Amino acid sequence: MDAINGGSYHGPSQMSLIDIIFPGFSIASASAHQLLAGNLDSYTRLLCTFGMFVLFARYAVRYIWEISEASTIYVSYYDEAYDMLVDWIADQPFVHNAHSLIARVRSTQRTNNLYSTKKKPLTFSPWDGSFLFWYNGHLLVLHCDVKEHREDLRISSIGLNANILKSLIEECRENYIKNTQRKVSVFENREGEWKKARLRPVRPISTVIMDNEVKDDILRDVDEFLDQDMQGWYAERGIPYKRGYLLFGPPGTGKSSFSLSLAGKHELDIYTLQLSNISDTTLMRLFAELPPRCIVLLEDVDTAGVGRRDSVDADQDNESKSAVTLSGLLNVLDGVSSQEGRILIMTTNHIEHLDEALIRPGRSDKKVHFKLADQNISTQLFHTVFKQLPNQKQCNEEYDDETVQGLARDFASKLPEQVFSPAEVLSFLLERKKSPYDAVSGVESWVAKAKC
Ligand SMILES: Nc1ncnc2c1ncn2[C@@H]1O[C@H](COP(=O)(O)OP(=O)(O)OP(=O)(O)O)[C@@H](O)[C@H]1O
Repeated sequence: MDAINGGSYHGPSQMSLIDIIFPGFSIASASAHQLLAGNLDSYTRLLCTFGMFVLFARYAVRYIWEISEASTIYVSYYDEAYDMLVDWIADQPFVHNAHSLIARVRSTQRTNNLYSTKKKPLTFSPWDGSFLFWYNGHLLVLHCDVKEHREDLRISSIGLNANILKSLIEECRENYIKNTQRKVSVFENREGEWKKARLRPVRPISTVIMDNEVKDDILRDVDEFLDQDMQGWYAERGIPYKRGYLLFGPPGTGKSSFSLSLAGKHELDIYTLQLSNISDTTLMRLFAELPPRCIVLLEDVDTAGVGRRDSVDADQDNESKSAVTLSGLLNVLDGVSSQEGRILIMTTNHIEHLDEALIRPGRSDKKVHFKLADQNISTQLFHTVFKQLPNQKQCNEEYDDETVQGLARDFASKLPEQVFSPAEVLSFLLERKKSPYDAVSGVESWVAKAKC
């Protein structure tokens, strides 16, 4: 018969209720009772004394903490300092002793070699509670305050001098910068606030294939705009220090890839927005919170309901709508907030659907046409896939650069001009990446099939 059926179960005792308020009380009092009664051997007595010491020391530290003056640093969930601190905490030994943890699958962003780690590695962080830890000889407390979808962090130290807290955050910042080198941080809108959504590896701009003259022109323009003397130059003339680009062309021609590469080249963060699911008010707030020197990427602006003025006149009661209106967008683009070094990139597949007001100079200073693959683009794509890189022998066949150049020209001559997007051509080539000869011999039948 088990204990319950046998009647030896008495329900929650008075002792266990006290335990809820003072964890460990019943054990401590039982040990104290045994000690005082003197009916323990010396080893058990030592153990009991030590246990009681640890228990009381815990309460004493908390008590001292509560009555003493403390310095605190608050870190908001929506600030990048949160990412810095969370990354640092994940590698600290005190995490192993934390009583309340959140488990997360460590994103591949922080794993340089995808094959060197186990599948879906986990990372643990303290969650919803207070945690004591030592930092450079100082005892600190990390408080994790969970509210709905977010968690704000606080770190406190005894005493009114916050220097130790500042140096901890500074160390987190340095670690974070080291870990995010050669990566582009992409921020997105989360409930009306910017939040870092992912890290993308930097893609060299040379791998985005387009007309060389067009590419050089826009790269030169961006270089000049970001030159360190330029901010003063704009300020002296009273011109808002911002630049806008409109990238237009069919899907799969490299507009997004180019934007990311540009961010990587200039070590800028990208702030990306879907205009179709935010209001004018949210858009205004998000633009006001942009940091200086960044890229704002508005993708597919034509699909966001901010097309031509004549087609949206009926929708001007924007506050009741969830999508941004044309006038709302024009207001933030012209607004005085967030002008310090802001590069705006708008992309569209249909420039003809956009209102003149949106694409006039000042809002779109340069319009860049991303075209379907012509002979030149196809040749370069072929070369990108099959060129032999030093120390890299991933192909079965041996061929030198000259052979690849010749095959590339052959390949491009068999493709019709401006029918396929670079994305389609690249996809075809990647399927045959083991042999450039297969790519050349298979292209005509692929074209014939694709045209049907
Ligand atoms: N010009 C190009 N050079 C190199 N790669 C390209 C080019 N165009 C497209 N690609 C490849 O095709 C894929 C899709 O490209 P991307 O998303 O940049 O196109 P997009 O023009 O932004 O398309 P959409 O208009 O649908 O957003 C990417 O993986 C990219 O590597």
